[in-house]
Amino acid sequence: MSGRSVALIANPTAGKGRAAEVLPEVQHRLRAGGLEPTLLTSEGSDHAARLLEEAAHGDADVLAVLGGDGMMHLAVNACARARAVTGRAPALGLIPAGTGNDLCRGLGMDPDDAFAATDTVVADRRRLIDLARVGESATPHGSTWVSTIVASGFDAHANARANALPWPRGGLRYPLAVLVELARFTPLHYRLTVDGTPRELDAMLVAVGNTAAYGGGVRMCPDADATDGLLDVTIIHPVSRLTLLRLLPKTYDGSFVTARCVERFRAREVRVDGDDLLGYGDGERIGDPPLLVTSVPRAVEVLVPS
Ligand SMILES: Nc1ncnc2c1ncn2[C@@H]1O[C@H](COP(=O)(O)OP(=O)(O)OP(=O)(O)O)[C@@H](O)[C@H]1O
Repeated sequence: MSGRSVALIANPTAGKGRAAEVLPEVQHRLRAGGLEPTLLTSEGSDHAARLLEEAAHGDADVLAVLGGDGMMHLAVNACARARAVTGRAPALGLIPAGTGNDLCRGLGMDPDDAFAATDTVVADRRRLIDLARVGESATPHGSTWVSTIVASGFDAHANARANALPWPRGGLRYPLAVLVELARFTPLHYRLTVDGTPRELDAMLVAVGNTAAYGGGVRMCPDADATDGLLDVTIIHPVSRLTLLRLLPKTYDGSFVTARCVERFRAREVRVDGDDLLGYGDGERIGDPPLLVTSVPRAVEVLVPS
């Protein structure tokens, strides 16, 4: 295990500067664990995407990413594409330091502990996980890969609002956006195709999950398992604003699923279309519906805690 080469790509601005604070100790732990990290620091979105793309096609054995879910999304996409095209990509080390950290949460890591995650990189326990591929095209280049949840309804509208809010910048952004969005929201008309079977319905949201959480700990697909080759779909059927407001705190521990308005099932492929839907995945805008979401088993290799 000693001497493994690690490309460490850090977004120092992640988590309002938290990543920059923890970076020296992260490097120290990697070296103390016998690894040889080569640090590259991103300077902006395009630069981050370029660094991650190059690292995904490079020689490093491990690509360690220090940042938030935005950085993880870019890293996962770079590695999934490299793996799909060349059959090889570095194993991904996920070191959370953002505001959401939902991919780490969904893989059973402590989303607030960058040092424990660094120790996980050193321990080198590898696992191939599924990803949700989003796109009508099955070619690796024509798709976006999502590691957490694909959102299109109330959740996506709240995500759009959160991204547009000038304040606050931290983890309170999503709950605040949810409350603002709730005031104007009415159910949306969905046209779904679930494993080939069409279905029309009105709903507050249809969340298609590869892992459990989005929005900084909202466990909308609480039983999602990134190694089962399936998508976990959660539908919240039309309810009053008051009922939705009451359910919201229960989304953080997943206990909302017992409510009558909640329907859940698993599927390999879900086509999501409808009126006034927005497409979000891993908290990022991924294009307008229709969204063809397919579970792709063993799409990327990650380092996970024991
Ligand atoms: N040096 C930088 N300055 C500004 N933006 C950057 C920089 N490096 C990367 N980025 C961009 O910032 C986006 C968000 O960063 P990141 O996900 O790391 O942290 P966050 O926004 O604090 O956390 P979260 O995504 O969990 O809310 C990334 O998707 C990336 O495109």
